[in-house]
Amino acid sequence: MAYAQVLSGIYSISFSQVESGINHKKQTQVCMEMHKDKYSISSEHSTMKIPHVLSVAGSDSGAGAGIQADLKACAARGVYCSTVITAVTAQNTVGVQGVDIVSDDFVAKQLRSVLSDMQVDVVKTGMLPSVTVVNILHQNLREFPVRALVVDPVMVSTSGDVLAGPSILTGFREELLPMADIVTPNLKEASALLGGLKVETISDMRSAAKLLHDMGPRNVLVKGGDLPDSLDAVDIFFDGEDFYELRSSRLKTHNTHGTGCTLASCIAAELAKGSSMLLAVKAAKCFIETALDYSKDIVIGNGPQGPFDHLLRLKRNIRKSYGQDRFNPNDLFLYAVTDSGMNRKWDRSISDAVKAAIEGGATIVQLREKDIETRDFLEAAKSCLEICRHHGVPLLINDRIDIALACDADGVHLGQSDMPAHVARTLLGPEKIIGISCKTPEQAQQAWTDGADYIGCGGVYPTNTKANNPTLGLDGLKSVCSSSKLPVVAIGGIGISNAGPVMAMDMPNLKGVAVVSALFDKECVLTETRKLHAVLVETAATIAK
Ligand SMILES: Cc1ncc(COP(=O)(O)OP(=O)(O)O)c(N)n1
Ligand SMILES: Cc1ncsc1CCOP(=O)(O)O
Ligand SMILES: [Mg+2]
Repeated sequence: MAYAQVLSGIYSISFSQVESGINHKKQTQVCMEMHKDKYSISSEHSTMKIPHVLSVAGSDSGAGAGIQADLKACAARGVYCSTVITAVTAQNTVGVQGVDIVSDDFVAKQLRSVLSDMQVDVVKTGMLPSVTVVNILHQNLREFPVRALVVDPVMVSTSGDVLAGPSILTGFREELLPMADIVTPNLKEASALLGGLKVETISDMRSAAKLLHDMGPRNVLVKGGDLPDSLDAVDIFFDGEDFYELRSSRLKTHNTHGTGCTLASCIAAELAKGSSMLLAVKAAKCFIETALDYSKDIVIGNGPQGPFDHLLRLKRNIRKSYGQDRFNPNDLFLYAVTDSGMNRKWDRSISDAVKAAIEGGATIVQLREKDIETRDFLEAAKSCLEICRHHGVPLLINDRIDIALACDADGVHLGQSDMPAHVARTLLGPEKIIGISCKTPEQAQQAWTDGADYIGCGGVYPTNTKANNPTLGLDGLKSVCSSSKLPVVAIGGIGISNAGPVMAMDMPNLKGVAVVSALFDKECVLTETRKLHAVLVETAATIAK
């Protein structure tokens, strides 16, 4: 808190001084004064360390790749990013029109400024235009060691323009790769690093990964984006012992400029947050896939390869996956839980029902499909996910971790007799949402220990939707809420007539109601959801008065 306040203090003072015409030197002094303040305040009140990536790379005026991509990728992943600019390129979606290389001395100066002061966790390299810059980086990293070094051996831009000459190869081989925790070449870069060896197939990629690993990096990711179009996008990850074939389906989009820089930055960001290497690589791939999918139709520039949008999360208002705010407890406000029997009875598809619920105001959706075939469940989940992503509404899967993983849903909801939450967490990774049904304070405590994100508490009122489910009443709900460290959503027999009294209990961590029949055992899901939403809004407004 103190840290944020101090930072905003620095910014507001320097901006207002600029506006009032105070010269640069004076402005710097003011900032330094504030920095002094920062140290005194932060040493007394704040110990919050923000994960920090330093990007050493070239600037891309089109902002799709290079330093600009690195800044956006780190911002999207919730990580601070400082920058050392090695070259300034004039480029756009057509190609690279010019390159102005920053002097070696000035690269050295920038490196020292950041590394000597700013507690960098991970260094990520992109365009390194000369062997001397590689030497300088090498020396600086010896003097100021960091937790990890991610080397993206940029040599040629996606438009085919050369960004570093062949002389750089010696620098990579002799100085950077032996220090690197991971190197992330594409097929052409892997081939160049290996003296022109043919790297054209998945089998070549494996051999290349092994040979590159022999040069010293702890891990190698050979990116197969340039494999023939008919194939899935396959990357080969090699950690010195095992090979992993990381596949993702190939998206039809021209907006791929900057994917290499972004992938390496995301890996760096995840490492800075403390992730293991394999999880960092997987999370980075998942981010790229989501961002490319989200950006597939955007139009920026007239050239053949456009940039994509790293900050989709902010625009889609998605708390989905990235960093600390991947789950927002307020999403539990109006929690729609599907039931295939009910939707069948009213002759509508699961996805039509979900769409109507979201349009009516549902803030999170759970697919609770107890009696459909796995294949049908997966198909329904995929179409619902598309709808939910479009609206920025998280989609959870009831009981079925396999379905959640297969469609990359936002998480799961599990009961006391389903898979234990800590096992689910291991399978799903840190970024997915996990909800657990709890009827007692002990279960709520265990859910917290196991790494759940929220608990569902009920049945609050009698219900026909779930057989043999004991009713807790408002008292039972209150007792669980009082002892739960996690946010709570109330479930069971809740609808328009009684949602008000549930929320009016005004327990701080009771964030909303989860409902099945009140929405889906009705002719018009849209109307019923709107009505329930209105009740919840009205109750919240009354409580706030
Ligand atoms: C939000 C929410 N809370 C509780 C439940 C019930 O889950 P569970 O106890 O596993 O029972 P089933 O739904 O699987 O019958 C829920 N689904 N959602
Ligand atoms: C799944 C579940 N878990 C506890 S009660 C319940 C059923 C809720 O359904 P409804 O909202 O129709 O009462
Ligand atoms: Mg269950």
